[in-house]
Amino acid sequence: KISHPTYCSGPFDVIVHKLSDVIVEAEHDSQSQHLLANFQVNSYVSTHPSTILVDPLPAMSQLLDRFTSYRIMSQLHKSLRDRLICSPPYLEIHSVDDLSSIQQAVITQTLICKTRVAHGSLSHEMSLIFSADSLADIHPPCVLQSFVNHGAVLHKIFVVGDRHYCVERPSLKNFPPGPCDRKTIFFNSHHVSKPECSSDLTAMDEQMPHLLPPSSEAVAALVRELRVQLGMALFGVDVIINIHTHTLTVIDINIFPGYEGVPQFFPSLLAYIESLLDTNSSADSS
Ligand SMILES: Nc1ncnc2c1ncn2[C@@H]1O[C@H](COP(=O)(O)OP(=O)(O)OP(=O)(O)O)[C@@H](O)[C@H]1O
Ligand SMILES: [Mg+2]
Repeated sequence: KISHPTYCSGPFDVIVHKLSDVIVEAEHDSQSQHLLANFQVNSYVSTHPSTILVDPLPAMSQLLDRFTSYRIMSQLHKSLRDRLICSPPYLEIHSVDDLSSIQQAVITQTLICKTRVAHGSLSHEMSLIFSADSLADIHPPCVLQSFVNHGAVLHKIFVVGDRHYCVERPSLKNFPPGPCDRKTIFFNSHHVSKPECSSDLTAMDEQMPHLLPPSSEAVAALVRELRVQLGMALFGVDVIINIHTHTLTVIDINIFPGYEGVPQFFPSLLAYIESLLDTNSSADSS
């Protein structure tokens, strides 16, 4: 039975939710706190253990905090034991006090600054930092991640249970390596990597040979590992190819978009839910 909990009180076999907005808002909004507490404490799932929740809230919360999700990302090259899959080095900046301890030596390359909160409209406001002086432009808590030149092509991977899909999107252009006295560039990530978007930041200055997309085996291995590490069935992974090393570089892990974002994945979502129901009913009958 597939239904909408607002209009129906059950019984439910599977609950697919989109509580990511509510979890982020609960940080400062009492109504969202109440809704979330109600969902967790009076949880239908806790009183109906055979109901499957896709995905559990603690698992989803990992993707709302870049400190947590980037720690998981940074372990990938170790767990996958594949020297061609990695994620860029990064620093967690908890407060302005952390900045004073970052020595000039750290700024040996361009850095991309992203908010700690990874979901909601403010989370897409980012900046490119080209020198130690420009660290004054950042607003902790945030992460400072090494910028990797990748020829302005982003590969977005959407994971739906056992299946995944890869789409190409525009991305930030290459920047000259090393620190320089260029001013900080502030941008909104959704203005650079949405389909059809065009921006000065994504237009390549030089001719760039088109790099091969990531191999399907590498993507499948990456998705398998992340499903285990995250304990999730629905999520997105942003991947770029380093133009120098050709390494598959994971730059971000995302909450799965809403139905409006990717209606083409809805049949796969339904197929995944059906597979869960099949597993549940065979467990019941055995
Ligand atoms: N380490 C990096 N090196 C090079 N470019 C990067 C890096 N990290 C991010 N980018 C660029 O910035 C864009 C936004 O990054 P990111 O995916 O972290 O933001 P987001 O707000 O989560 O976006 P979305 O919601 O689309 O996933 C990427 O699509 C890519 O163009
Ligand atoms: Mg992202």
